[in-house]
Amino acid sequence: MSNYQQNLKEEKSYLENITAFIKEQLTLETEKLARRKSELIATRKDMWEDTSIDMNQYFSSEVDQPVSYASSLMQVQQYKKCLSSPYFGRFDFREEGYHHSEKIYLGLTTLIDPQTDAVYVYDWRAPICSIFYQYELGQATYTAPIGEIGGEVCLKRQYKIQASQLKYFFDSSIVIKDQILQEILSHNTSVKMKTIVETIQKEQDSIIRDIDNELLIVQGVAGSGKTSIALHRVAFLLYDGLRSTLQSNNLLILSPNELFTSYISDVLPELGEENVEQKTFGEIVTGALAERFQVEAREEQLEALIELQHERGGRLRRQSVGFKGSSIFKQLLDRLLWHYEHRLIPFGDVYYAGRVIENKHRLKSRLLNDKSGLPLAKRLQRLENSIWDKLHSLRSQRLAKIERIVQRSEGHDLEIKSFSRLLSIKETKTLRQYLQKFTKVDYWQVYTRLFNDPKLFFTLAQGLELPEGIEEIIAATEQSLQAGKIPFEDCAPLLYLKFKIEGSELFPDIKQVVIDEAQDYYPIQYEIFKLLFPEAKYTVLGDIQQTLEKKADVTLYEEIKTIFNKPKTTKLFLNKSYRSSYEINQFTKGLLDVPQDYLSFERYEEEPRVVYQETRHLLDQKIIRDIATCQDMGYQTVAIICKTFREAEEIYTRLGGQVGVRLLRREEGKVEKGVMIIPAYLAKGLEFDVVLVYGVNQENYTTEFDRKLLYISCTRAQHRLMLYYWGEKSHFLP
Ligand SMILES: Nc1ncnc2c1ncn2[C@@H]1O[C@H](COP(=O)(O)OP(=O)(O)OP(=O)(O)O)[C@@H](O)[C@H]1O
Repeated sequence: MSNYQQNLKEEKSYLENITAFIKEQLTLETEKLARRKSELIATRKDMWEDTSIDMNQYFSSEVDQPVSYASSLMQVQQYKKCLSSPYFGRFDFREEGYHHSEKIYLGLTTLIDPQTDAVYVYDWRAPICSIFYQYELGQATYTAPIGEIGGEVCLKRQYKIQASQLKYFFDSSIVIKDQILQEILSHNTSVKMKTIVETIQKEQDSIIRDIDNELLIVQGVAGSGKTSIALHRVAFLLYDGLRSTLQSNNLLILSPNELFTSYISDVLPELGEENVEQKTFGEIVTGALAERFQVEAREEQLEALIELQHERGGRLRRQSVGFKGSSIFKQLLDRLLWHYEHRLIPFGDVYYAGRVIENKHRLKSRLLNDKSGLPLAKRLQRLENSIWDKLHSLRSQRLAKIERIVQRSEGHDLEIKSFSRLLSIKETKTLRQYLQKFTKVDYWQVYTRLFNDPKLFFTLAQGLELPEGIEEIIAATEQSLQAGKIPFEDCAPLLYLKFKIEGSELFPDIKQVVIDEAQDYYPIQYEIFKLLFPEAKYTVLGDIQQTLEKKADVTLYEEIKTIFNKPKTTKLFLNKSYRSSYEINQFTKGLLDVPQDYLSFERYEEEPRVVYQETRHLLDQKIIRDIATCQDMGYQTVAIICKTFREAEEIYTRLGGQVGVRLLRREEGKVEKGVMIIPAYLAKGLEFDVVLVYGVNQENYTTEFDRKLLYISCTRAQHRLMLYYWGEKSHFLP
């Protein structure tokens, strides 16, 4: 028997044993589950029917039983999941000081024999499994809970197992054989993001498993796996085997929009973890401001910025957006807060029962000397409380005095005591209103003051670098704030002031925050994250080349470092792209203004095509034919990417009747098989088998902002990329 056949025999037999073990465990757990279910039902029934039941006992079983039921259910689900493919890799490791090597099989979840404690399969997140991702054959080390362990990797093997059958396996001498990656990446894209555990690359693994850093910044080119890494990292952090285990409610993912949230929603459950909370910045804004104000959505802002690029108003707005998001504006807001606290609070003397009980200067000095570190609103509340405390002892004297006055006066129908009490309540109410003129602070009034009073604005802004057209920006902001709908660029400053003034204990449990598409946030938004999650560790992933309206470079990451100010910080780069074919990557690289030093995973397909038609009508017809061809070729997700939502709607109206297309919207959309129309800014982070970029005419794609939109659109394609124009072709294209 050849070596291979001997290995095959052994591997088949190992798989059979594992499959038999899983089936056995599945039967046991299913029986346990059924028993736990009936116990749970019986306890609940007793509760209603048996009045003599001991309630303490009832409540303790009411807590324990659902927990054991849920854990059984989870076990059953895990066994079911790993039955079809229990592992995907193996390496043989001979630990230093030992003669024999141990076979380590890796899968999505640990398989352990409850009787013997033998580990048949290790969870890919187990410390020892890092060897599989990090090392070739030869010397290797990993960090176990007891410290560094060294040894030798004697074999590395990968498997394809489907429906409990071994399809093939091969030994790899290099880190992870590209063969499997080739196969995975040549498939059609899926409508939901997939896991990548089988083929995580060395540099990706280092990011996923990092537990040393409090701020981990990743700059990665389009398609380098940032989002995949972010989600696998979350699963890693949730892994039981880690010393500092986190619960799913300790993590938060900040995602760019709801469409993206839905796109990535399967990854964690597939990795056997509960989904963690995901929020968009827009949701944080709505949660904090929408009760009081109508707020503009980020997408509405982007539409306006793209549409009005060539108009003076549009240019001014872009200046305003950049300025209000900057660290300079944050400094201005800090100065405004200082000024408000030191100069603008309208303190007054407090009179009660005809005498001054607090003098305004003393009140102010008490506020300014309050070293509690509490936010302003809470310090003012403490001040007010202290005034009420002082009044408390004087209240009964005052009531007695009122009673004497009432007794002497005429013209009241009520009994003296009740009438006096009523007068006292009224007096207290008036006093409260008076006190609250200076003990209540409203972030909205503080913010609008900046724009209502340009003189104050310029006094506070002394020494700060202001944008061109600042007077117009001030006037336009004043107007738009009064108009009833708050522009998106004013939401972050308002939130900043609100949280600074009132405090921000909205997310007390969050210990790890993952920020995807990091390039799209402004420094002031990072300041808000810092206020919201002060104790958290951060993973920040972005791609400077995919920045939209703002001019961004890697200095953004330096700003993020300064803002979070974490002692343990690191910045890593990913420069290999996996999503698109080699040809598409070469094409998209050429769209950028600076030479890009990024590598493409070598998967060869058709060259992208730039297609000219004389008229829009002919272009529509051509697109319809191309869609049909792509679908005949078996591609399942086809996206027509446009510059704006308005353009997407127009095309949808024109093509909708002739070919089955869906218009993707931020709030309700989700990626599905078929043809979709979507604006570029919403397609961020997503991917499709085929991308058709609509209307790449010179007039449509001419500015730097347009260039970024074009770049984002093209980098969404996995297999085919086609760009269509009439008239003159955009100068960004070859
Ligand atoms: N190690 C890997 N094994 C298999 N597939 C991978 C790997 N890394 C990335 N991919 C695939 O590459 C594609 C791009 O990954 P992902 O969306 O995470 O990248 P990204 O850097 O967030 O991209 P972008 O910034 O362009 O949105 C996905 O289809 C993902 O499954």
